[in-house]
Amino acid sequence: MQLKDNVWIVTGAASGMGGACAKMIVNNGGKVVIADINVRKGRKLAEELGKNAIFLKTDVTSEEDASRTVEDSINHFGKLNGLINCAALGVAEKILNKKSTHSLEHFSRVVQINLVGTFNMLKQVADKLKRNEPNQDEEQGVIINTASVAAFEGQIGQAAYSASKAGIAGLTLPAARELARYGIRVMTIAPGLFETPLYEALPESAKDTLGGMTPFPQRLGRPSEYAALSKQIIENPMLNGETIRLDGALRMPPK
Ligand SMILES: C[C@H](O)CC(=O)SCCNC(=O)CCNC(=O)[C@H](O)C(C)(C)COP(=O)(O)OP(=O)(O)OC[C@H]1O[C@@H](n2cnc3c(N)ncnc32)[C@H](O)[C@@H]1OP(=O)(O)O
Ligand SMILES: NC(=O)c1ccc[n+]([C@@H]2O[C@H](COP(=O)([O-])OP(=O)(O)OC[C@H]3O[C@@H](n4cnc5c(N)ncnc54)[C@H](O)[C@@H]3O)[C@@H](O)[C@H]2O)c1
Repeated sequence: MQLKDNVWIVTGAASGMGGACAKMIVNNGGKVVIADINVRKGRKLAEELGKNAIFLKTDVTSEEDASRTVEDSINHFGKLNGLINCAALGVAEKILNKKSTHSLEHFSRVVQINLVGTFNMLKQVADKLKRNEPNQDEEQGVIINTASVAAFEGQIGQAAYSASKAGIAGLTLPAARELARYGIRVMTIAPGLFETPLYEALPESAKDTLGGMTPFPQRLGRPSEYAALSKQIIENPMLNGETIRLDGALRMPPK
């Protein structure tokens, strides 16, 4: 599917990799809805990007917010062609601590935002994409989710985050299989370590050990590199139902 003149919702786009995707879409002639809970940063980016971008305050865990954002996106830009799910949150907490066990509230919150929020947006966007006219490749829409290498080799202290991201990887194939009849592709990107505010929020000890661990290139990934893969996924009709690692060959150790 082409980016030009098409409309995309990007969740978590007020920051990091979602923000880079919003820029990539506008730079390629597309239109973007920045869907995030961070009003200040979301509005600022939308202003920066001009008339082909709008900010809509959206909590991805809310069915009401997701539904309103999807409707408002179509009302504003006249159509919708896809979704990039980037909104997420991480916690670093062990299952067993000296005096307590992992907070169930923290575990549920991470799964709720990362996994349930991804599914909430996916189902509501897919419900609109299925009504689109197929393009010359028979496509009606593209959905990209974001997992993490932690879906496959989560470290100690990442039980909640890794479980949520593994859930996203697991969701990818059944969603792609079911939505195939509507010409909707579903793909997931599993990033390694990327230079964003989320990475900055990791515990210092984790940053110290992980910082130089990516074999090549030996640096943190750039959000623009995530956006470049999203562009390829959108434009290449054969990419479907797969989770692609984007990690410079990083394999995280247990701790
Ligand atoms: C964000 C993107 O998606 C990409 C990523 O995912 S980046 C990777 C991010 N990684 C993280 O965030 C790591 C999260 N975890 C942590 O930061 C820390 O584990 C934590 C803050 C939750 C806990 O740290 P801390 O309390 O210092 O525990 P830590 O020192 O690791 O270990 C404590 C105990 O576990 C034990 N332990 C550690 N590793 C162990 C192992 N492999 N086997 C058995 N025991 C182990 C230690 O012996 C120690 O025991 P003791 O305290 O009784 O002597
Ligand atoms: N940075 C990394 O190293 C790294 C590695 C692997 C995977 N990831 C994943 O990449 C994606 C983007 O991460 P990032 O590094 O750009 O993070 P980031 O913290 O820069 O951006 C995340 C955005 O999500 C928004 N958000 C949080 N909760 C929300 C909610 N309930 N509703 C709507 N928006 C919400 C935040 O306001 C923020 O703008 C995430 O899914 C993250 O788990 C990041």
